[in-house]
Amino acid sequence: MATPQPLSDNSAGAQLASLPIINITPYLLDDRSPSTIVRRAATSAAIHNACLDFGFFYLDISAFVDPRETEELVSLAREFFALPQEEKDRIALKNEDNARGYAGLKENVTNGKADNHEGLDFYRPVENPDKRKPLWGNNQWPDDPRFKEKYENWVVKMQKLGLIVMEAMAIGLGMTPEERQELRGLVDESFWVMRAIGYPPLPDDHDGFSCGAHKDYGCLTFLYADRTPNALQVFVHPDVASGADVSGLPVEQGNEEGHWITANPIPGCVVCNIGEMWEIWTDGLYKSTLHRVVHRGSNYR
Ligand SMILES: O=C(O)CCC(=O)C(=O)O
Ligand SMILES: [Fe+2]
Repeated sequence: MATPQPLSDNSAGAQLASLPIINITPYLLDDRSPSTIVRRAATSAAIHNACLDFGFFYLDISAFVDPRETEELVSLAREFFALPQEEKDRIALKNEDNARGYAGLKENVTNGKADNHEGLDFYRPVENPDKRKPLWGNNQWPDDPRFKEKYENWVVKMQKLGLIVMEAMAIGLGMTPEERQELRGLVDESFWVMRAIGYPPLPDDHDGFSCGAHKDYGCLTFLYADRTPNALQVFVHPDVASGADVSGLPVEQGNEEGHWITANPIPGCVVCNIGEMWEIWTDGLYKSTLHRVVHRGSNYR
């Protein structure tokens, strides 16, 4: 299998501090041979270092996911976002529990500014749904029946991947088998969120970003993006980014020192980042990291 390579990056030098690429394959193998155990330990060590340095890494899942599946998911989302506004609004968040369904362009606000994206949000189904209660409604699916079927399959797959990555992380942290078991008990019935997000190009006069700087609040995020370069940016601290030329990247207004680096999509990989749950669990050893999207290209991402 070819080694994944970053797509072309025209922000000169940003690769000097690029996120590590970690292959999950050793954890997919069903054998306990010494060589597999050694490979697993190397994967876990790489994840541990990535969580210490970045809170972000590329996860090569090419042995786990057929690229035709992700292509299909992207096409289905694109087809939905290309529908007339009235049709999209038929499954608007406000028709349900204000959390599940379609959020129109600029409806989402981060740091007080409208995000230049639209989205479809799905959450783990709940018992006795009641849309008057926050988050307690039903998921609202687009009319195309393939959407629900394919996205539900994807959620199952990502939940499996989540448990695999959690196990790899637990080993990277040197947890005992009992501690690993306890951690698994915390996440094996986890609450999940699935978001499909569509970004038109950011207008020059837009006061804000495609998606403003934020940390994810959950446990793990797997982010699959189309091939558009120069959109996702990750905030790295000076000791990690030293020597990086991040010319052209705006600096976050805030009191944390550091730089934004671009995380371009890599074929066969998802971007994985840890959310604030991990920061809390590890008492701040693993930091959940600021990231944002600045998509100024000409295409719909
Ligand atoms: O679209 C992206 O690349 C990032 C989206 C994101 O950070 C999020 O939904 O939490
Ligand atoms: Fe995020």
